[in-house]
Amino acid sequence: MNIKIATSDLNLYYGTNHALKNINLDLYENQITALIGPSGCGKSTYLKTLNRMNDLVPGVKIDGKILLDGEDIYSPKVDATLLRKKVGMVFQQPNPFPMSIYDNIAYGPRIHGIKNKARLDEIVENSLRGAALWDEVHDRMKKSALGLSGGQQQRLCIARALAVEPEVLLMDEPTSALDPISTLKIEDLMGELKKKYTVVIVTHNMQQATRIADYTAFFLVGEIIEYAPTTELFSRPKEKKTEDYITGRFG
Ligand SMILES: Nc1ncnc2c1ncn2[C@@H]1O[C@H](COP(=O)(O)OP(=O)(O)OP(=O)(O)O)[C@@H](O)[C@H]1O
Repeated sequence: MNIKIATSDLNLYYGTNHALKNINLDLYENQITALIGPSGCGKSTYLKTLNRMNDLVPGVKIDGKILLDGEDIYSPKVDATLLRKKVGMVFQQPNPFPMSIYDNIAYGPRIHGIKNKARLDEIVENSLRGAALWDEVHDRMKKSALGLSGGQQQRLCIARALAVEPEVLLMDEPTSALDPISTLKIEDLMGELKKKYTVVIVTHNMQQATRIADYTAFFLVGEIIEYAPTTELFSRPKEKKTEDYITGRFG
């Protein structure tokens, strides 16, 4: 399997808080990797290092290396905006822009210079289809995105991420604000998405990790304790701490 993102000796400090400690992790192409672990262990922080979202936090210090297709994403030559086009992100709370469904999806491509109406129409349709939302919204494209249900809004946010043709999708607890049916829809969708994208998902829900993830990394106070194919990690954990966590002894 191809390594899409290789992390080596990554450390991150928020001021004096050493939030990521010597992280080494290879993320495989066209696979879903789940990041699990108790609250505050650094899952979101690690996820955000992958598209340099932490750069925006004052007082943050990062050392080590993250290679995307072999290229160092922290090199001064890298344009963070272009990096975030390649490495898209979906957040816990659906956050559509207060504009029409169409304009939400066309927003990113427009910023990247696409003006042709037919081309934009095509991107909008393909992105909505890719996020399994087209059938529900194609006849209300000019209506506000804020009128969609929570689950639809989250699929809209996935479509918005897809519209700029990313290679990697980062998802930070994308279903934790959703009802079980919307959650299932997004989980089904992720099985489709991994055919085209490399997916990394933070989840608090261990059942969700076992349902959708090919690989799982278990984080604890800023360190990776164990990283393995999901079925192995949950059925034959090598580390006592992993076993204690997945059997509910803490967390
Ligand atoms: N913007 C920030 N500024 C300062 N400290 C931060 C910031 N974001 C996170 N931290 C700290 O970094 C550590 C890791 O937090 P992070 O949000 O990555 O954990 P998490 O595992 O994603 O937690 P949760 O599951 O609760 O979302 C915590 O000690 C947290 O307080």
